[in-house]
Amino acid sequence: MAVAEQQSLETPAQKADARVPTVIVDDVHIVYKVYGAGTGKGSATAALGRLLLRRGSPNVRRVHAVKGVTFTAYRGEAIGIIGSNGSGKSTLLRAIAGLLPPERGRVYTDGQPSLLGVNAALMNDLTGATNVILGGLAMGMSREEVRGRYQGIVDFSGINEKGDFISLPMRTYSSGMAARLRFSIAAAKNHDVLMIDEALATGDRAFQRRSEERIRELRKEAGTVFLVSHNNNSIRDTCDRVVWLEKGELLMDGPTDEVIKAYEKHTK
Ligand SMILES: Nc1ncnc2c1ncn2[C@@H]1O[C@H](COP(=O)(O)OP(=O)(O)OP(=O)(O)O)[C@@H](O)[C@H]1O
Repeated sequence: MAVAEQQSLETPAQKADARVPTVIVDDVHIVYKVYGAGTGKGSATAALGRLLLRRGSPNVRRVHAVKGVTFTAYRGEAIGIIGSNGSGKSTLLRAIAGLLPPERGRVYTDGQPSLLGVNAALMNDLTGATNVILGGLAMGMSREEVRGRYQGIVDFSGINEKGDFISLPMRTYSSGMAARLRFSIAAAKNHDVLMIDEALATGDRAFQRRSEERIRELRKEAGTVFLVSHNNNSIRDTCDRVVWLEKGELLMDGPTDEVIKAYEKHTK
């Protein structure tokens, strides 16, 4: 793999202060195929007819969401991903997490990437408390670890600030409360590569501050953090590098201030 080759070419002196790559995105293209789009010929009879005549579906539309994106992320970096609606940010994160196969190109990762989206799956009919326990176990913590961290996770989420909500089913939570609990569960563990999709936008200011602080800690613990957000201040406060996508293409990749300044100029 590319990472191993790169490291073996370095002299010992270079190695000492070498940056360790954690994610290599190499000319990645992601294409969604949307079936039954457009013409309204989606009936079962029409599908059966196509099967019998061995003809392909006439109405498959291809959405080329990520177009030839290339960059390398290093250990200890927090990278913001910005761009207008539909520019391919979430798609790129899902590809890094291994949830979407690239049509072309490769993603190499060192360690297990964890994607924390606002849609991360928690069980709506179970209580917040049970979800904390199941979430911890699903992330590979032992029962003792989960028990030890339980109160910290609940306190971090702030779910119980206005009453005993943690013992109620998740379906009774507002979307903001649910997103806070998801972030708190995922952030309780040190991740090799943690990807956060808009989680910070959902909490109130106090929760955002706690989350930003936790992201800084996660970086210190030698992981790599990706943060997709429309909130430029959150990105400024947490990331030292920003990747800017537009229409699926990488428009700019560099220090946070430079890229955000260019992006703000572009969006004005
Ligand atoms: N499941 C899907 N099937 C088909 N097309 C999709 C799917 N998900 C996303 N797309 C399309 O891919 C493109 C990129 O979408 P994506 O959600 O990655 O953008 P984004 O930058 O995260 O947007 P936003 O800022 O609005 O969340 C858009 O054109 C979108 O319509």
